[in-house]
Amino acid sequence: MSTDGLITPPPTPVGNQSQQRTAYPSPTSSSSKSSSTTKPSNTRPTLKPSFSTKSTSIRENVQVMVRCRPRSKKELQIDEEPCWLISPEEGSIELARLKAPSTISTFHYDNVVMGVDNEQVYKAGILDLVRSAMMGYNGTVFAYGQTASGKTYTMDTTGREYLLRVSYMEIYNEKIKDLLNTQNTDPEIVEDKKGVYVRNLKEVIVKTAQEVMNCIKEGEGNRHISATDYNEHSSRSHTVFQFVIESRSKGVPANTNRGVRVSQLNLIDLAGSEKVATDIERRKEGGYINKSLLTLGNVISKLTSDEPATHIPFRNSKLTRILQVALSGNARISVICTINPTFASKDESLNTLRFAQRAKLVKTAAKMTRILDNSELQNCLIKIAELQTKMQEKTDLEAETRQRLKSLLGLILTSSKEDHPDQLEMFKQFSNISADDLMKESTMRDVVARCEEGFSAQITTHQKQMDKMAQDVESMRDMVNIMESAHAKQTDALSKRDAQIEKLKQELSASKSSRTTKMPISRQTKTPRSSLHPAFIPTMESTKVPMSKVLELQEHVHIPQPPPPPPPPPPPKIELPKKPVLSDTKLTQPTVTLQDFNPAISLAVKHISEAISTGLTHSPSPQEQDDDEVEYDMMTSCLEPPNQSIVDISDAISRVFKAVISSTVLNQEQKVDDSKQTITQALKNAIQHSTVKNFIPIHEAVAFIQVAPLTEFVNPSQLVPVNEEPLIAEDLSELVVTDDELPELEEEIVQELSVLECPAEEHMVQELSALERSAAEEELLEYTAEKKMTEEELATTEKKMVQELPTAEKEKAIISEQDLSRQNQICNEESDSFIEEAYSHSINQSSTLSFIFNKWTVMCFAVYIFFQTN
Ligand SMILES: Nc1ncnc2c1ncn2[C@@H]1O[C@H](COP(=O)(O)OP(=O)(O)OP(=O)(O)O)[C@@H](O)[C@H]1O
Repeated sequence: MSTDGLITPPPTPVGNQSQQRTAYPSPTSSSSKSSSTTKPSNTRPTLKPSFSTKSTSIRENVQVMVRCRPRSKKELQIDEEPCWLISPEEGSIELARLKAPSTISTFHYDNVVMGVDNEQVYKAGILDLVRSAMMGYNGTVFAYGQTASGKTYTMDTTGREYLLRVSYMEIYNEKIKDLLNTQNTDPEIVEDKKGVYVRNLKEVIVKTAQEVMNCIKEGEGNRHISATDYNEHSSRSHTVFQFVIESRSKGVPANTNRGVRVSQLNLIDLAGSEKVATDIERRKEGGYINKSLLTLGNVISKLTSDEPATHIPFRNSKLTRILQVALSGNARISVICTINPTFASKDESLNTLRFAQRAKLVKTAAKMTRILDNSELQNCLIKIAELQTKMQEKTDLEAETRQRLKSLLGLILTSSKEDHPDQLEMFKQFSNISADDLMKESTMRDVVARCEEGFSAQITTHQKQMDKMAQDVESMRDMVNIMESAHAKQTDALSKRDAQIEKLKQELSASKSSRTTKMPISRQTKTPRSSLHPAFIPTMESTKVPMSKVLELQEHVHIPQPPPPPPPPPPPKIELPKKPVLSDTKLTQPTVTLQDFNPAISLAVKHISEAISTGLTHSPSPQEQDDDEVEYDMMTSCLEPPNQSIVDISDAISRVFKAVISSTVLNQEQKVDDSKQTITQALKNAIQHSTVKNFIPIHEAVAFIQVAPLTEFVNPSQLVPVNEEPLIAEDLSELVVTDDELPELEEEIVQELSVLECPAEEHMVQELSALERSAAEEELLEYTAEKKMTEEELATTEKKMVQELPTAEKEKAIISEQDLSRQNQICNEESDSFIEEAYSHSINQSSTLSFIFNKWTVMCFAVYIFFQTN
């Protein structure tokens, strides 16, 4: 036994105490000394066995514990002596230093504790109550005692784990205040079939001890606490911390109310009874406190009275009204009475102890409360069931998500391998991540971010590719449009060109026919239209030079090199092809030269002159024929000895032309002028000295020459290329004109023909006309001069003869002279007429000849261009 908690050894474990306490002392009578040693007459029921679930009612007395706190520092400083001797093992407490015999001796209670440890208080006085409350029995624990005796200290630290809802209220000056919601001004005490309870209190569902402690702490903060004369932090109100416990057996379906038990556990911290305080406010508070405590005492007295109470004044105070259910018996009650340890509080402590004695006499019969209607627990259970279902769904969803994520990562990895090797490393790290890791928020966020990054990169790449393809398509569209436009233009140009070619061909044909009609009819039927070999004529109608044509061309490749085109007036600019094809194929006739022709020409002129001057009577002597044999042979037998007929003369002239033309064809055009000069002179002489008036055969001969084919003058087989290199297939293939090139070539040829033909022809005709005119005028002048000279000589001779004649004869002569003059005049007129006729024939012939030259030149040039272009 110890007199002071501070010096008292640690108390015996509560468990031991409980086991030792098989019997309780009867409420000690203040008048019975022996009560101090008397064991309680009523046997307390064994809590654990008797609190089985089979029990529906627990009949017992209020459990009473007395706790004496240690002396405070202040009490120690003033050396306050301990007042009580406490024996936890005995469960007794007795007043120390009894100076005289007193009615107060020893008190016995269910538990008497001391010290600072609340654990033993809990285990000794509250544990069973809480257990029974958890099983569905109401329980009330309240601390009773003098101010500053340790009630709050005891109740505050009894925290245990409860799964329930709590409320916290205080009764301050007989007003109920919600400590968990100070804004709640409407809590009131009501009584219905559930019993007496406070309505509209805020209830907080708690799942852990910490949550309970948080609620207690919050309520304590709102509680009325003031410094009093006795306690710096004196509670100025009664507080009720209420647990509402709903429970039921496991395995009961959540949607039924079967087996649901509801119980309350009230932890009541009463305000301390106190003497009159000096402070008015404290005094007023103390009045309410004392009154309520007095009412509590009265209620307990009534409940413990031997006489049946007709009226129990529960309604006299809010405190007893709230405790009505518990005090009425349907609750197990545990009262913890606290006392101050010192003599200064001895009287108050004695009052407390007496109260504890009375309280101990209160009998209770707590009943297990079952409810069948809707309860908070039921709602919670339903919610819990719903939550469990949702949890299951979430779990399933998570599992599915994991699986999808794995598959997605697999796809990404595969895709990255194929399309984006550079992103492969980024995703590789995910391949080893477990599904659980994937479900972690941070990992998931990382994975999703990487995936988004990868997808974004892929989308960007694809977008770029699509943009590029769109650009390509756009540019291709533009190209197609341009090509279509160009094609349309080409088609249009081609059609125009075709029409132009057709027109030109028609004009050309008309021009040719008109020229042909101008020629003597007798020769038109004999001679071909063209002087060129047909193979050398570019066919306008053909769209392509066939290979057979090329091979044929190869056979006739002995074509003489065309003479360069004469400069047309006005000078048409003719751009020669840059790639000459036959430029190296300079053709020549090695066996025949112009020098060889000159003797023949001279001989022919000689024959013509002789034939004309001798009046078509001369025939060459056999010697002359032998002398000329070599030349005849060299002319390839073109020249035959002239006959006495005019046909022979014309034939001779034609052969001369043949020689000249041959020399022209042989690209020796530099000699053409000389030859022309010679021919012109020969003709002049023939005309001058001939008495023949009919020159038609000569004209026919000239016409024959004009239209005679080239092959009649030059045998192509005698012509070979200068370089003596035959054309090879590659060269020949270059002669082939494709379909695409032909229109352009045709157009060029037609244009060049049109440029060259008319102006050049006209120019040359004009030039030749001027030349012939001047030649004719010179001849005429010469002729006139000679004639004049002859006439003068004749006149002189006649004069001499007349002077030598007799007079009669002179007169005749004079008459004859007159006649002669007249005859001369007639002769002159005839001569003039003849000259005019000859001149006109000469002009016509010159024009025709010039046309022949020009025509050949143009055609050769056309052929030249044709081959050069290809
Ligand atoms: N068992 C104990 N061990 C140590 N100190 C204690 C004990 N009981 C109480 N005290 C201290 O005593 C003082 C008063 O305690 P408490 O405030 O609990 O008394 P009270 O009975 O609640 O007073 P009131 O009625 O005025 O509120 C406090 O300082 C408290 O810490």
